[in-house]
Amino acid sequence: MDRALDNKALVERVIEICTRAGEAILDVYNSSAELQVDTKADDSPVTAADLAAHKVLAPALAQLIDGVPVLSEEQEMPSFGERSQWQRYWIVDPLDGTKEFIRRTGEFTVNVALVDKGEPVLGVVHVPVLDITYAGVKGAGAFKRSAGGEEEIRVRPLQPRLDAGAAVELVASRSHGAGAVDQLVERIESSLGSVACKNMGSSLKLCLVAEGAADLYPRLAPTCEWDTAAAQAVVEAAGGTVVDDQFQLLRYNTKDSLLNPFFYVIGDPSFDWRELLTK
Ligand SMILES: Nc1ncnc2c1ncn2[C@@H]1O[C@H](COP(=O)(O)O)[C@@H](OP(=O)(O)O)[C@H]1O
Ligand SMILES: [Mg+2]
Repeated sequence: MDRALDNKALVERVIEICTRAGEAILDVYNSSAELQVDTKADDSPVTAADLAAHKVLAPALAQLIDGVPVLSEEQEMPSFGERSQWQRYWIVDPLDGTKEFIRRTGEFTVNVALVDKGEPVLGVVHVPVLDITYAGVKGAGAFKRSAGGEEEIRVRPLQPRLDAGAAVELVASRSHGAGAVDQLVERIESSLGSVACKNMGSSLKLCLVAEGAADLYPRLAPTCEWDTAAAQAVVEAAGGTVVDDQFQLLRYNTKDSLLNPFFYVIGDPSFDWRELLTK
């Protein structure tokens, strides 16, 4: 692959690869055969669709930029000793929202990020059922593409909405961390006013913040680095931020464990969330 491939060309190649992975997922989703669900060592579900998407993504990404390796949820994990030598790598969740895939809600995504020195600098999140793709590149903005066309996306300011009496709009998981989110909702309600909370599966939640359709995604339950990197790149390119409960930016490949800390996806970084979120 051409070393001089610019970001625009690179993001198009990644979108094309994610779209093919999405087609492999839809082949399983739309098949009349009964879906077999296996359980992985960490107790999470895996299906033929996760593996089919991985088989499209891993070899294609490995060829995109010379010397840039691939870390996918559906592969044997390299040791931290090996990973810590990587300056840049592709991090991949072939099917995020496997539980939603099994429940047939459509809320599942293909996720690919390029991480450079711990920072997700390019991200693509593809939603196969809707045929929608979100993409973001550090310093170059973010966009959403669908059959209807392409639009630049941007996070939205919060204070004018509060001044107009609008509810603070949260997105949260369907399956994880509900109790802690309920407590946070109570705190926000007593300090900022009404809150509307929408539950959804997968990295789509980060994308809703990126496109200015939600103000905050609190993730007060475990995730792995492949669940967040691509959508974090989209959020950051759209002007938002993703921080842990100490208000430090979420970073990648810094430790042996691939588990993320609990985190918050914030649409308006100029709004002072710190006191409410670090209580
Ligand atoms: N105990 C746990 N440890 C690590 N990650 C977990 C986890 N429980 C759930 N997750 C992650 O949360 C993701 C689902 O999030 P959500 O509830 O927002 O849809 C899962 O993605 P996968 O579907 O790719 O396995 C999984 O990676
Ligand atoms: Mg996942």
